[in-house]
Amino acid sequence: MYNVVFVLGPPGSGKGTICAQIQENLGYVHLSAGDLLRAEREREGSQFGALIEGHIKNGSIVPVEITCSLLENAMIANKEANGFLVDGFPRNEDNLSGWKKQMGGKVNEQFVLFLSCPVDVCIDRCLHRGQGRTDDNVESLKKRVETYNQQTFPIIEQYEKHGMVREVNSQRPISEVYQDVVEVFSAANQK
Ligand SMILES: Nc1ncnc2c1ncn2[C@@H]1O[C@H](COP(=O)(O)OP(=O)(O)OP(=O)(O)O)[C@@H](O)[C@H]1O
Ligand SMILES: Nc1ccn([C@@H]2O[C@H](COP(=O)(O)O)[C@@H](O)[C@H]2O)c(=O)n1
Ligand SMILES: [Mg+2]
Repeated sequence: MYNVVFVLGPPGSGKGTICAQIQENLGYVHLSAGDLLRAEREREGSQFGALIEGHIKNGSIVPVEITCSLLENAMIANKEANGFLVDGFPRNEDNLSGWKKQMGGKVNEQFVLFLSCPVDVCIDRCLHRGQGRTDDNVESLKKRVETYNQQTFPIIEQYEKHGMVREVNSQRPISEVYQDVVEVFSAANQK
């Protein structure tokens, strides 16, 4: 059984930043669905490159069969990990149902870490991220936020109904956000 923590929040809420620190200090392996899709987009011979790029530019969600297989392969390649930080997944109903179908019975879902932050702050962070992402522009960001509000937030609400969401306000200095996140992990792993 793989331990899994889903990490969700608006684009630019700091998911990747916090996951990198958790990976460094707590032995969880960080798997960003977006990073895996970008790597697949660049992989020579991939049949999905153009499809992935279309979705990324549009802020829409890639079919789950592609994303879930990338996640499962990365988990198999890191079997020794204490657990996995699955960052940016599940993003919509298709992600959620496909994950349950492919991974149900193979994973222990510990909790959902929800990094909450006002959208205007998040957009400003993305526009100043400086990583050259093809979707860090005003037009794509508008669509990404729309996708988040319409498709991803309802998934967080579903997990909330099951008492699985741990919300941390990420509109604060990174060190403060990280401190609260560590407390969430400590509480979860004491059980
Ligand atoms: N608490 C914070 N305060 C200020 N800036 C932050 C904070 N957390 C992250 N950042 C910065 O905001 C930008 C976006 O952060 P990050 O890439 O971690 O977000 P993300 O949630 O993974 O975004 P995406 O969903 O677009 O992948 C980065 O430049 C990062 O350095
Ligand atoms: N489950 C997912 C996650 C991401 N995508 C696509 O990648 C884009 C970038 O994601 P980040 O988490 O790195 O911001 C996102 O806008 C989607 O187009 C996806 O399809 N499914
Ligand atoms: Mg990210």
